[in-house]
Amino acid sequence: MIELEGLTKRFGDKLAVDRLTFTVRPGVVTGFLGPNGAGKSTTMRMMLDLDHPTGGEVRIDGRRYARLKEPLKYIGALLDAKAVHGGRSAYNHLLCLAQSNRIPRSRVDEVLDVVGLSAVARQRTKGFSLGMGQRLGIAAALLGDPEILMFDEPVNGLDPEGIHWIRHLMKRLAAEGRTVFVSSHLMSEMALTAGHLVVIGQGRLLADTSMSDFIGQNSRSFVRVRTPEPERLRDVLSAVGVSPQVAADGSFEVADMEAAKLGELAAQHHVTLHELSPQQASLEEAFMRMTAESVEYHAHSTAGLADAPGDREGAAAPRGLEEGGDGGVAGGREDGRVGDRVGDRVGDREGGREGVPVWGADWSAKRRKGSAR
Ligand SMILES: Nc1ncnc2c1ncn2[C@@H]1O[C@H](COP(=O)(O)OP(=O)(O)OP(=O)(O)O)[C@@H](O)[C@H]1O
Repeated sequence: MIELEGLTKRFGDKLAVDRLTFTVRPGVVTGFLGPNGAGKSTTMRMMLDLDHPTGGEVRIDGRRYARLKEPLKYIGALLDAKAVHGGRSAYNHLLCLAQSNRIPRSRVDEVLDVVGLSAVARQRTKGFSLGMGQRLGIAAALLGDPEILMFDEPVNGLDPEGIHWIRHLMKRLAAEGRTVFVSSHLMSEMALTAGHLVVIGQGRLLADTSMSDFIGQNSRSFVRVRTPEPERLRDVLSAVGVSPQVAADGSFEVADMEAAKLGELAAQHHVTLHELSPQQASLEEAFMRMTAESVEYHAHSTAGLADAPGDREGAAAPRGLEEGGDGGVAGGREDGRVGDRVGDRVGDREGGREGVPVWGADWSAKRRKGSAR
């Protein structure tokens, strides 16, 4: 179980995480949703003691992360699949983590097998594809057979087979009674995987609900009607107490009547229809409505590409444009704690330039120097 209480993180003027209080429970995949820049990664980093909270606290099975003696046995995480020492083989990467957490060597082979990397285990990770890197990161997370697993955007950049595999893995881990916490900015993805949802926007909690409640409350169904005689159709509908909403393209959205009944009514009054189609508002739309006010980067037009978010002063480069990324595969630190202090983003040291992509090349150079192995 992961418990957050009033968790807060400020980077200079930027309030990235704002008094978050919620509990992630075992036995179910909990989706952690929010638009870009909502504070998901920062929250996860604080859960793993990679960023220090400005206020509040996180407890992993009742204890602070820093107090866990062999952390990989309690919590495994995939934060950034690129945060692996490229000169090491997949096997050696996992072996280092295993040794620092007193995990038997045999477990390395087991997890390599689970993630399907046994055949390439002796290859240097430098040549790994994104998908292979994700699998290696997941292997590291599974190494200590932890009860709690955390994945930050695990399907990013994966091919359909990889996405399918990760979805099933997460569900299986939850079915085994583990706590599985997974972030995404795609509601459609979470709808397929998660049983519970935590939604944040601009660092604040917007929803903490079961997926079925979210679907029940947000999947609006209606009938789309297109007619060359909108005034007449409106009169016909209002005579039976129905008032349609007018969509941006001029079509009507009728929520209180079935399509067949609506068609019959129009026919009775000789109103021509060009479209009559039942619609189901997508969960993605519901999520976008919920977070609309807290979206940090709005696309205004495609004309001004030079004004893309990354060009704004002080704005973080959107995911994918960042050079480094923001964390570490489970146990990027030699002691098996997730990530690496050296790799913390510059801005984490208060007063650093906000949103600067930070460690990338610098980090790997330091790691190379530091590792004589
Ligand atoms: N090290 C840092 N220094 C300064 N600002 C930061 C730092 N890390 C995050 N931020 C800012 O905090 C906010 C939350 O960022 P965070 O990466 O946690 O969001 P996110 O929900 O994970 O976004 P995404 O889906 O784009 O990964 C953003 O405005 C970001 O610019």
